[in-house]
Amino acid sequence: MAGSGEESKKLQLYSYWRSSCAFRVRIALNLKGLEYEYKAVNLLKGEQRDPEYLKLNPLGYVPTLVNGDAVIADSFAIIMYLEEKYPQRALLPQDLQKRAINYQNYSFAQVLGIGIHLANLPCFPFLQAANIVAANIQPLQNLAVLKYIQEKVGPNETTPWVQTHIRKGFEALEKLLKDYAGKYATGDEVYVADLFLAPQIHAAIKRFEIDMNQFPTLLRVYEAYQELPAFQDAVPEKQPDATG
Ligand SMILES: N[C@@H](CCC(=O)N[C@@H](CS)C(=O)NCC(=O)O)C(=O)O
Repeated sequence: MAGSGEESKKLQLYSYWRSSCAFRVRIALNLKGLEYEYKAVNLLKGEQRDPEYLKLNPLGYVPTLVNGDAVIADSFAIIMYLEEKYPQRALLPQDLQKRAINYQNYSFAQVLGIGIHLANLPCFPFLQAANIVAANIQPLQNLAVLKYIQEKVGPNETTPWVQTHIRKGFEALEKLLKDYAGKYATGDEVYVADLFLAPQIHAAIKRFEIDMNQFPTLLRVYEAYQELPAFQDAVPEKQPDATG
């Protein structure tokens, strides 16, 4: 029966310690105070392509959230699911008009299949910032993409490739957020944009050697995340499957 036992079972998060997409969801779970069982999927060993795992996540990616009979296989969808189901510690602004503008921006970009053109849209940044990370930076640094570049272009080409796309995305984010940022990306409250920015900046610094001094707004909000336990408990290095 759909939904049976959902409330009595612990949430399960299929995750990989270094996955920035899973990192977003770990922050959301921590902010909302939700306990979960950590199910490690080793991306380097190809466990994301295991037939049993593909039944949960047909694209073979992490994260996947399982809540009883509910299976959600995309970080953004998971965060929106958590937001609806567990409204405590809201991740979107309460003002419905602001939310509507957020969704308008997000769906417009999705329909066109492109990143959002900053100049053409109402400049409301919550989902716009999340979408720049989710659509225009992270997919270009995915393991499958890097493996392809390594094999087809050359073994030393992956880092410059990732750096180029992180810098391009961060330049857009810097312009977008400089007028909105407060202590955090879109003001003095943590919202969904922060859940996407923190893992991407973390990866930029720790893995891809990006000099964040070029991006003062992003650097400032990243420093503010260092004080938040929900963010710090979610960092890759603290996960049970972390290796290095
Ligand atoms: N849109 C998906 C993207 C998921 C994704 O790209 N996950 C990466 C880790 S951050 C992955 O599992 N990569 C495995 C691979 O490339 O084989 C989401 O936001 O959850």
